[in-house]
Amino acid sequence: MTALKPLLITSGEPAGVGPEICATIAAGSLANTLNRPLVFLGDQRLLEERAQLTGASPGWKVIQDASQANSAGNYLIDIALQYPSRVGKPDTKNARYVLDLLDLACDECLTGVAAGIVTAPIQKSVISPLVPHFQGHTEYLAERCGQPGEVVMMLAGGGLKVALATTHVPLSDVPKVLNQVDLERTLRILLDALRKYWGRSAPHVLVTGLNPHAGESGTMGDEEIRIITPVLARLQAEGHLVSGPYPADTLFQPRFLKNADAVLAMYHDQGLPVLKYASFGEGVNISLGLPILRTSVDHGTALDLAGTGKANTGSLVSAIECAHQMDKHSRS
Ligand SMILES: NC(=O)C1=CN([C@@H]2O[C@H](COP(=O)(O)OP(=O)(O)OC[C@H]3O[C@@H](n4cnc5c(N)ncnc54)[C@H](O)[C@@H]3O)[C@@H](O)[C@H]2O)C=CC1
Ligand SMILES: NCC(=O)COP(=O)(O)O
Repeated sequence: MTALKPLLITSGEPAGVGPEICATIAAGSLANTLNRPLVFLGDQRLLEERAQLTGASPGWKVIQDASQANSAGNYLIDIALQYPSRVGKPDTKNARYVLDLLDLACDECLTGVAAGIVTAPIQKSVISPLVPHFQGHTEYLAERCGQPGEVVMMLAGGGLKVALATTHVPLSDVPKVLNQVDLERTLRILLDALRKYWGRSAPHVLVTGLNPHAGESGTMGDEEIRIITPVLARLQAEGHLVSGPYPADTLFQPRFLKNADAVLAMYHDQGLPVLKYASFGEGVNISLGLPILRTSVDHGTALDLAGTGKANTGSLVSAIECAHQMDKHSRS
């Protein structure tokens, strides 16, 4: 049987836990369990040094490009650091290195060599001097794919899927950036993805309000009346199962969630604390609406744990498994 296309795993911020959780996974049997090539991207010496600190012995074959990963197993594309990296001390001098990993992975997916990207965490503040207004992988990959702004961040874990109407914007800007056009596009991307990757023929999405008590009939904010309700009405008129806006503080109850496929929250800290409470360490961050498949961990660089061997690999394993399943599902 022909091997599945490889998944590319970017090892992320060199000072964080990314390199060691990648090396730990490459020391295990996940690639063989999935029967798929897993190609790790990063500086070979760095990853193997971090592996030593944590007691892992990654068994990878070093290759030049992903097309050489033609059978199940672990592979490494060695991309040199620009500057020596110290555990727990991110340095802007390695920002280009971090982006090189992403650029290569993205391009290998766009050309069809690889099935998808799984990203270990990056330190966003390190990239900002090189890429002004850098927000994260999600927005960066959308730009690289030639569709800036046309992407949705969704986290999945603990039986929940929570997508976001806005991502990494200051809280004070959320009401300014929320608008009907973007919200409608976000919902359409989310509905399409639930059909394409999770096989939901008629996905049901619950949508939160922005304000306390979903605005309390306009007395505590009017974004529900001006922006959210008209968008929901348009989609409902087309037959889509979207409902809301619901007060976010009481929406996340089993009796409301049991018939829903996903929740759309209006901003980062409205939706993600619930998700992370339910599943931190096993959750997956998924970029929807891109021409490539991309999943990621639910955690950050954990600089306090880097090099200690205490970082949990659960979320990276979940992200790899999720990308594997999404790829298989979208092809079936
Ligand atoms: N996908 C990505 O690239 C993400 C990147 N980040 C970035 O990471 C940096 C640090 O963010 P923080 O808010 O401090 O969040 P963080 O997730 O790095 O750390 C929060 C807490 O969770 C713990 N933790 C994180 N990962 C863990 C793991 N694998 N095992 C056990 N414990 C773990 C940390 O030790 C810390 O106590 C920031 O620059 C942020 O932007 C944050 C989230 C996702
Ligand atoms: N809170 C999620 C997060 O920070 C991950 O962002 P991204 O790098 O996946 O865009």
